[in-house]
Amino acid sequence: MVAELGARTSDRGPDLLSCLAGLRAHRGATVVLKFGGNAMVDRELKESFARSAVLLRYAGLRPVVVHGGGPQIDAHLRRIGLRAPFAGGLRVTTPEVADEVRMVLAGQVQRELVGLINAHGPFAVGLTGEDAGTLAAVKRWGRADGRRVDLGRVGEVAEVRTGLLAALLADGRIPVLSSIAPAADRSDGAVYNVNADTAAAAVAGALGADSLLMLTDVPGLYRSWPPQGPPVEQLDADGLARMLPALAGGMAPKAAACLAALRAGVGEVRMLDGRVPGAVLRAFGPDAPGTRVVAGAASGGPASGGVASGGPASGGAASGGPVDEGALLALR
Ligand SMILES: Nc1ncnc2c1ncn2[C@@H]1O[C@H](COP(=O)(O)OP(=O)(O)O)[C@@H](O)[C@H]1O
Ligand SMILES: CC(=O)N[C@@H](CCC(=O)OP(=O)(O)O)C(=O)O
Repeated sequence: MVAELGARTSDRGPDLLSCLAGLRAHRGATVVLKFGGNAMVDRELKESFARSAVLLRYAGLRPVVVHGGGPQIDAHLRRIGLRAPFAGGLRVTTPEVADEVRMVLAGQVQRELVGLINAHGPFAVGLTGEDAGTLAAVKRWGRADGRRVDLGRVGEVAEVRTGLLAALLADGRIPVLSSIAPAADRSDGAVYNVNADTAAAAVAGALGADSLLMLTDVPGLYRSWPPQGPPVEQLDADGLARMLPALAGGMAPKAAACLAALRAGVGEVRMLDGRVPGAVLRAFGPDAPGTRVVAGAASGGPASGGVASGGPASGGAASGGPVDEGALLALR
């Protein structure tokens, strides 16, 4: 089994040894991994993502997974004949659609991720924002063509209660959170559909995460869309804020979420191509791919270096435990 895991990733995955130094430097760091539906295009990628999450855990980091599932929701709604168009990158969500979104995210996508991670040991625990009141949401209004749009039961995160997440992390588990949230005023028992980037950013901010890695289906953030050159290697929060008004589609809420995470104190955010096996590990290597967005001035670090260490609440190296290199190499 171990040999099989090694063989499967060695040709296409990153060189683990080159990532070890980066992983070592991040012992004890809380890292939120946002896995988007568009990056979950095949079984091998999902397995690679699960292995990477477990590797981070073995290396003494504290990974938290927040997942989306836009394409999976699309496919399900098509199958049952429900229409739910997007406005400004967010799905217009009737109460009926909200129930289906919850079923697909919590009942299908999350269960699969939990299973893939737990193939390597009893690490993953699935939850939604409903569990232990982890998330609470208020209605979010959309904007399209300069006009305010009623998105129905789409929520923005009003509160994150970190107690359950912190307890799971302290117990060495990997929380896998679906982006569903009850109403902050507990008004009618209904749930809100929260964009998964928004949920990941709120969770990263509330946990005081060192970094937020957003896995998506493009190599990074492009200055113009469709792209006319390579993605932006590095920019700072102010630079991202200046780009926001021109961004469209799914990148609009994603970039806004990145900015919110940085402003909440997350050390850095990376947008990574989740279609590349080993994307998460590569983020800790010497030639980290994707777009790096840092809180302070962008000139602070090497554009191609690994994930920055020492966020506002990194927890210190001591809390991470020793790096279990044997387990790391076995899992690679
Ligand atoms: N400037 C841009 N840079 C990168 N992607 C962009 C940009 N503008 C729009 N996009 C679109 O945003 C998409 C990513 O957002 P989204 O579909 O929500 O991804 P995910 O499901 O991974 O969260 C890309 O596939 C691309 O089509
Ligand atoms: C409000 C809103 O748009 N919610 C998203 C939730 C899932 C999601 O965000 O999935 P990705 O990360 O794969 O895009 C939706 O219904 O598709």
